[in-house]
Order: sequence, then C-alpha cells, then structure tokens
Amino acid sequence: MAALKHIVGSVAVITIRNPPVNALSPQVQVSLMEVLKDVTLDPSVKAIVLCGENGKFSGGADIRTFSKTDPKTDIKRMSLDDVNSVAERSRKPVVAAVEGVALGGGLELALACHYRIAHVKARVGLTEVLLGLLPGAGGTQRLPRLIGVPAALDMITTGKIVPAPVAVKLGIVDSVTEGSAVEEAIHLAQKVVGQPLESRRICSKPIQCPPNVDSLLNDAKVKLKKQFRGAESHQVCVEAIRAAVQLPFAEGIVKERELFLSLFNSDQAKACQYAFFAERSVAKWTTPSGANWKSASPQTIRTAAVIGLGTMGQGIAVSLAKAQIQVIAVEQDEQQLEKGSKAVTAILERETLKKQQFELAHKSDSFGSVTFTLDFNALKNADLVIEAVYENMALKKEIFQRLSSICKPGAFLCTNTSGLDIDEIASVTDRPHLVIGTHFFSPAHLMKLLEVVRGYHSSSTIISTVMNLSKVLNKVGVVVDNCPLFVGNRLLLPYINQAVFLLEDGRTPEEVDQVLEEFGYAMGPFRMSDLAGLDIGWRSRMEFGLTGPKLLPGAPVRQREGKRYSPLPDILCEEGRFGQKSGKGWYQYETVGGRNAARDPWVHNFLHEYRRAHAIKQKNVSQGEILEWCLYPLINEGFKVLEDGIASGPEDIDVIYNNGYGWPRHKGGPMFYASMIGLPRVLVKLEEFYKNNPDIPSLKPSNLLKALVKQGSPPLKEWRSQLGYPNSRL
Ligand SMILES: CC/C=C\CC(=O)SCCNC(=O)CCNC(=O)[C@H](O)C(C)(C)COP(=O)(O)OP(=O)(O)OC[C@H]1O[C@@H](n2cnc3c(N)ncnc32)[C@H](O)[C@@H]1OP(=O)(O)O
Repeated sequence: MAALKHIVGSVAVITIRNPPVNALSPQVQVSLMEVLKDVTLDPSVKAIVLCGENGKFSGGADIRTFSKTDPKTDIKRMSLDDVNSVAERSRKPVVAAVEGVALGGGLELALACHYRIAHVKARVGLTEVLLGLLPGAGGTQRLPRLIGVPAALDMITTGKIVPAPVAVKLGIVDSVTEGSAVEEAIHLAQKVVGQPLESRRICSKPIQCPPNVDSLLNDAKVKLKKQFRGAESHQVCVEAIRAAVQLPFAEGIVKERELFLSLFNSDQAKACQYAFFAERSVAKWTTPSGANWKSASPQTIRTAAVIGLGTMGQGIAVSLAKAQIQVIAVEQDEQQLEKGSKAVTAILERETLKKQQFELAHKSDSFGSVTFTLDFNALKNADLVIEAVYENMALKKEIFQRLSSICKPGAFLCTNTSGLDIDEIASVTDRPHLVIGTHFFSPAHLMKLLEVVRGYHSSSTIISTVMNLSKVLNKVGVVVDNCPLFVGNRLLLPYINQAVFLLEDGRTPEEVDQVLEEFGYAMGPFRMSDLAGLDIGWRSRMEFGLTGPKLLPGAPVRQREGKRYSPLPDILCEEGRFGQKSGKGWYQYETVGGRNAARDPWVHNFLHEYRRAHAIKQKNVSQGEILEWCLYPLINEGFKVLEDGIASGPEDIDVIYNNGYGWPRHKGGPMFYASMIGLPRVLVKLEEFYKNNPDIPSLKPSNLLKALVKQGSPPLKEWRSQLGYPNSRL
C-alpha cells in the first residue's frame, strides 16, 4: 500500500509512503483514493489527517513516470485532481500535516485539505513551472483563491519555495509548530469535528481580484517573457491564473487541465525534467576509477579562508559566510584589504536584508563571521583555503608554496581559477592529494555553479569534501578533469570566437546577440563579454603570446599558427574598452559600471573601417545560420570534452551550461539540445562549415559525434557507454 491508514481515537491518519520523497506516483494516487474513500465511509472515523512518511509530506507527482504517461489516456483515467476533489468534498474535516516538503502536487493535495498545519522547518511551493509544466491538480485555481492573485502569481510563475513561517504569513498554511505537525494536526482534527466545512473549502471561496487584475497578468507575462526568454510554461501559468480570475472554480479546473496537457510531453517540459534529473545524477559524482561518495569520507568545513578580495574573492567569502562558515579573508596590502572588506560587508548587509525580508519574522540562523587580515599566519587553523587571486600561474604557485608551510596538515587547498593547470599548482605543495580547483562563477554569492576540477593527485576525500561544500553553499557542484579552460570555458571559447568572426564578416553585435537571446540565452555573447570584462580574455591572450608584447614579430593580423584569429577584441581593449567596468565595450553604457547596453556608433564605424582595411567581403548570413554557426562548434567541443574524458557524461556538460553560462534551461543544455535537433543535422552543418573554413579547427567534427551518428544516433543516456576515458588519470 502506498498510503497507509492508522486510527488514533476517531481520527484516521493517512500516511503517504513512497521513498525517498513520497512522490505521488499513479499507484500512490490510486492507493490514496481507496484509503480516502474507505475512511470517509467508515462511521467510526470522524476526521482525517494526511501526512507523509519519514517527515516529508510529498515532493509532488512522480516525475519519473511522466515520460511513460500517455496524456490522452492515462491522465484522464486517473488524476491527482480526483483525489483532491474527494478530500475537499469530504464531510469529515481533512487536515494536512506538512513536514519536510510539500511541493508541486504535494502542495496541491494539501490545498485540497480543509486545514494545513506545518512544521516550522517545512517548505512549500508550486514548483511545476520549473519542470516545464503548470500546477495541474487545482493549484492554479486554489492558490489565488487562498492567498490572492498577486502572491499566487509570483509563486506559481517562478516556482518559488517558501519556508513555513512565510507560508503562514501568506495564508498558505494555518499555523506552524516546532513540535510534531502530525500530533498537532490530530489535535486540531479532533477539535474541529462537527464544525461547518464549507468556508474551509478553497474551491468555494470567491476570488479576491485587485481592480487592475488584467494589467497585472499582462505585465507579468511581459516580465516573464524577458526573464525566461522563450520558455512557454511561465506564460501558460499566467493563463491558468487568468482562468481562475475569470471562471467559476469547476470551469477553471477544466481550463487548467487543458493548459496542463498543452505543456505535458512538450519538448520544453522534457528538457526541464531532463535538467532536473541531470543535476541529481551529477551530484552523485563518480570518477572513472570508481571513486564516489561511498568510498570517500567528506570532511565538514567549519573555518575557511579566502585569499584575495577582488570580485571573485568577495563573492566566495560571502557565499561561505551565508552558509554559517567562519571566514578568514586575507589580502596583500592595507588598501586592498580595506576595499575588499567594505565590499564584503556591504554585500553581506544586502544579503541579510534579503534573508530577513524573505523569512519575515522567523528567527533564522545568522551568517558566519568574516575576519579580515593581512596576516597569512591567520590561516594556520583553517580547514580549507580558497585562493582567489588573479589568473597568474607564478603568483598562484608562490601562494601555494606558502600555504604548504602555514596550513595545518590535512587542510584542503583550493584554487579558484577559470582554466589554469591544477597539477602545476599542486606540484609546489606538500600535499598534492589535498589540492583541487574550485571554479566559481561571478557573482560568486549568487551563481549556482561550482566546477570542481580534480587534479592528477586529488584524493576522493578532497573531491567529496568540496562536493559536500557545494551543497552547503547551495550550489551545484560538477566534478570535471583538469585540462586548459576545464569544461565550461573550453566550450565557451569556440562560441565566442565564432561570434567575433561574424562581426568580421559583416554582422553587428546587436544582430548576433539578438539571435542568441531569442534562442533563450539571458545575454548574447557580446553583452555577456561586456559584463564579464573584455580585459580578462585579453590578459590571457597576452600571456599566451596571441597578442601584446609576446606576439612574434611578423605574425599575420588575422591568423595565429595558420588558424583564423580575430584581433577585434584585442583592439577594443587597446582602446580602453573593457565592457561595463569602463562604460564601453561592444556597447556603450550610461556610466562606468552601467548595465544598460546601448548601440555604440563608434563600434559600428570601427567595424566598418576594419572590414575595409582588410578587404573583407560581407557575407549574407541568415538568423538560423548565425545560431548554428555559434552553437554547433560549442556542442562539438562538448563531444571532444567527452572524448577526452574531461567530463563524465553529457549531463555534466549540460548542468554546467544551465547553471553557469546562461543556457536556457527549457532547452536542457547543449548536449541535450543536440540530441533533440538530431546529431546528423549537427554533423552535416559542422562538415559544411569546416569545408568552407578549414582554418577554424573547432569546426572539425569530433570523432565521438561521427561515431554516434554512424551508430544511428542513440539516445543521450546511452552516450556514456561509448566513453572509455582514455585519458583518465585517477
Ligand atoms: C497533475 C500533475 C500534478 C502535479 C505535478 C507535479 O507535482 S510535478 C513535481 C513537482 N515537484 C517538484 O518539482 C519537486 C522536485 N524535487 C525536489 O525539488 C527535491 O528533490 C526535493 C523534494 C526538495 C528533495 O530534495 P533533496 O535535496 O533532499 O533530494 P534530491 O533532490 O536529491 O531527491 C532525492 C531523490 O528523489 C527523487 N525525486 C525528488 N522529487 C521527485 C519527484 N517529484 N518525482 C520523482 N522523483 C523525485 C530525486 O530524483 C532523487 O532520486 P535519486 O534516484 O536519489 O537521484
């Protein structure tokens, strides 16, 4: 039985049982229906309590069954909505005891109950939109009736999860308890036996609409369109809420169902659900040699140090403090220390305010303290150190050498680098097995991704400790192997290069950005480069002798070692155009540090003159071709990364792109996207591009892509079996 019943006095307690999160699978729904009907008919039962086993109410409908569900038959035959309806219509009071989580269908079930008691640490939300769906079991009709249209609109269209104290303030739950929610619910159930229930049935509540409800809904659609470019579910959620506003409850439910079915099984829903499971599978990292959670012993980090308080160091320090870790922040001189400490303090103040607003009056754990110092010896007691100085190998090695002698034995040493060799850094220490790369993304206190780069000697203890830390920091950690630029930036390089080549060939930054933004990227490559800072890539190219003083005399302007090269970004930097930080880059900004990108006539004129000077003929490239020209080399590099054994599987690459590079989640990630377009299409286009541009090696199709196409393009979940990890060194 997926729903268990036991009787306490005259109260029937129904427990949802489907580990690990009590997902409402079709069997659970059938079982719930049977037990509910049974207890409503039983004259000895006067009231009902609904709860979940092991302190979790329910994580919602069972997502794993979605791909096996035929929406035309299965959903109509039996739906959670029927269960909800039986609970709501019951003449005996039904009380939901919400512990742990009530998410998606779990919360929808709780909303159909007459009363809701939550444990103080419980969390509730209608998260379906994040899976490319809408709450299809009455959630879009009940929540606005319960908490009003604006608050329901916010929760349903963003999938926001709120803690119980906030849920109480919003009116989602009736009360919270620090004790057992089930005990409290039984107590309440006994108390309300015989009391009228009509006013407790949300379906009977009139909907309270603000006078401007139409413009509220229309404005929400515009805002969501911008925030989640190209994503359907957010838009459709608004339409379901509109139905709640305009129609009686029963008709609203019919409309909700119709809209739900329009999303169910859509490519976007498949992509979002794939992204959900990809994150779970990547969290269960395993190295090719078989090291994983089971064989490792992750250590708890109580005190961590951050070296360098530039933008990255500041964000990392804040991220650690937010996770209640004590932080020691080290800088090299007074001036930098003061600048860094001011910035960290200001961010922490903003974060405290946000936390207080979000959690309202609920007493919450405070942040860890941050101590600022110039004294390296202060690191001697740190459990883990994250070095976050700028990208300079000599400097990093000097720091790691010092750390070796200062830090306690067993302290973990991490380097925040976006592409430098972890092994070279580890080689100067006394503990290469406790050295690892932690590639944070800016702003580090907000961005979800943490690329965890294992070196040749990195032990399973340090991998598991840092993966554990990523969870504590509320980040998505992905273990990758050590290679220049790691995974994320390795794929980014051909993408950016291709975009710049388009400018040489006659396109403008605005045109290229528009195509990628219409695809769903939060920002096109040029707006993103301006945000990240053009000088970072420029310095690295100077370091590698691709430009600047180290460039060999006589090198052709548009070629490096026989490969196509565009000096456009270098020239911009030479002109002092570093992007937002200097008020100008590929675009112009209202001020230094401004965020509103505007077309810059200087850039257009400069591009025109450049093309003229180099006698470059303008090419006519359609929008579709701009997209393929930029994305397929990125995907191709993804296949090369898999071939090289740098990432364990396509899911790892997709999780990196969804969480760190602004890839639209409703497109699943670059590798999932390739599987949806069809690998033969990607291969044919790459072959065509490469034939016409033999001086761009990133267009040369990868062997893995060719092999997969030859095998008839197996589904993505089978690609992993093709990988032999030829270069794995663990
Ligand atoms: C008519 C249709 C009505 C409603 C539609 C829906 O309800 S759609 C589903 C809505 N629910 C959600 O979006 C919740 C998704 N789950 C989560 O957010 C988290 O898993 C949760 C519940 C907060 C627990 O997080 P935690 O970090 O503790 O664990 P983890 O995420 O690793 O999950 C543990 C394993 O449970 C599996 N799982 C979680 N939720 C579901 C689910 N709804 N259906 C099926 N499976 C679920 C997850 O994949 C993990 O499995 P594992 O095999 O260990 O990887």
